Amino acid sequence: MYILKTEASFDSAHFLAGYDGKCSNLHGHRWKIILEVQAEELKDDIQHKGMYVDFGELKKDLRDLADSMDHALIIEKNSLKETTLEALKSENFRIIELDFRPTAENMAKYFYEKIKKLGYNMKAVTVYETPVNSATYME
Ligand SMILES: Nc1nc2c(c(=O)[nH]1)N=C([C@H](O)[C@H](O)COP(=O)(O)OP(=O)(O)OP(=O)(O)O)CN2
Ligand SMILES: [Zn+2]
Repeated sequence: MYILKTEASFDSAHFLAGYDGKCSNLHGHRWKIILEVQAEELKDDIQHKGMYVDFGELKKDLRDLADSMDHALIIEKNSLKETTLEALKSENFRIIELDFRPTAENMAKYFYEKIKKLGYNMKAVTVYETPVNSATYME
């Protein structure tokens, strides 16, 4: 089995609605996503000979996903008052509303599923919220 790993980062803000502690406050992270894909066999065409996938392609797909979350306020749907949300949107802030609480665990699963849809044979996605805290999702 071959395992390929790449990573990308983005900077965004979030808060944990309903959480009893400092993370219920709006705060930012440099989120790091580590993607691992796997393959039993390598390709044989001249361009990809000896590769599962070109790191350049893999890195770009992960980079695009990271960029889609960059410099945003990531919120769980219905966790802000409608008036607050409208006020933030009226300032043209970039808001990303998710169906789940934006914890490292949920974000890892979310990224895993997004990348899987691109056709990769997935192993795991790890999300670092801080340099020492990470969560990994795998099936
Ligand atoms: N299992 C999880 N626990 C927590 C998550 C999470 O995603 N999964 N998230 C948070 C907060 O978002 C917080 O940003 C990270 O927590 P914490 O390490 O407590 O924060 P700091 O980096 O500021 O650590 P200090 O050592 O207090 O400076 C909370 N828990
Ligand atoms: Zn946090």
